[in-house]
Amino acid sequence: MPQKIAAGNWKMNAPDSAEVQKLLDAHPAPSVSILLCPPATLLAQLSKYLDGTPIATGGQDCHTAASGAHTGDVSADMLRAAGATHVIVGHSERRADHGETDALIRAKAEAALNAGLTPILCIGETLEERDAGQTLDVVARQLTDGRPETGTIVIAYEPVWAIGTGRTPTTDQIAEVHALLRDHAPDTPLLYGGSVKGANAAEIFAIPNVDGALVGGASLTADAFSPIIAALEAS
Ligand SMILES: O=C[C@H](O)COP(=O)(O)O
Repeated sequence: MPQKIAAGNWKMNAPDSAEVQKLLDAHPAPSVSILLCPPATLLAQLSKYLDGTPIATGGQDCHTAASGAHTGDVSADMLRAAGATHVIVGHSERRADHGETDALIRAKAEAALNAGLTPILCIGETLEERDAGQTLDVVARQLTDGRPETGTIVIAYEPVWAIGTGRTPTTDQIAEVHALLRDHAPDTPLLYGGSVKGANAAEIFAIPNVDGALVGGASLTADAFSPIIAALEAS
């Protein structure tokens, strides 16, 4: 049975540290894995704060190289040194904003594995691709081309049109994609991401082959993230 994971992606936001303490107080002994992915500048500080607690930390992206002349970038080794256990790769916001290709994302995931991190590989279709009936082809291609050949990873299915929009796919639509992912990755934790809230978390976690969530906006406060964690624990 794959690990259950509630992962928060803070994106370019910096919640008050009181929110982190409130989350810790609400989940002193969680039965699922909890992960917070802050901006790179906060990672070392947050990892230190969470040291010895059940909450782990992750990066939001990494370079393919371990070091070198790459202005503005952060390597997987640096994330690891700052306390991270995971790193998100291939988030749709990076695919869109930085033109990241599946080949580049795969190299990032391999760099993460080489550094001892678990990559969280994000895949998902745009609205145009869904409307054109291409969803399964797109996610299968992103998985095949973006996934390292060996190594433990986490996969996050995030339909681009559901991210930060308040729109979520139907349970059947999520189930269809996650069934395909399970066929390709039998033992890999499969997360759903895109407008996950306390109000819809239980319904999403009841879908076969959904092992958790990659949460954006609702991970920024303990009041919003805690019910999602509780729903995953109850699933
Ligand atoms: O990485 C997280 C996803 O992009 C989901 O973001 P959201 O929960 O704000 O829709």
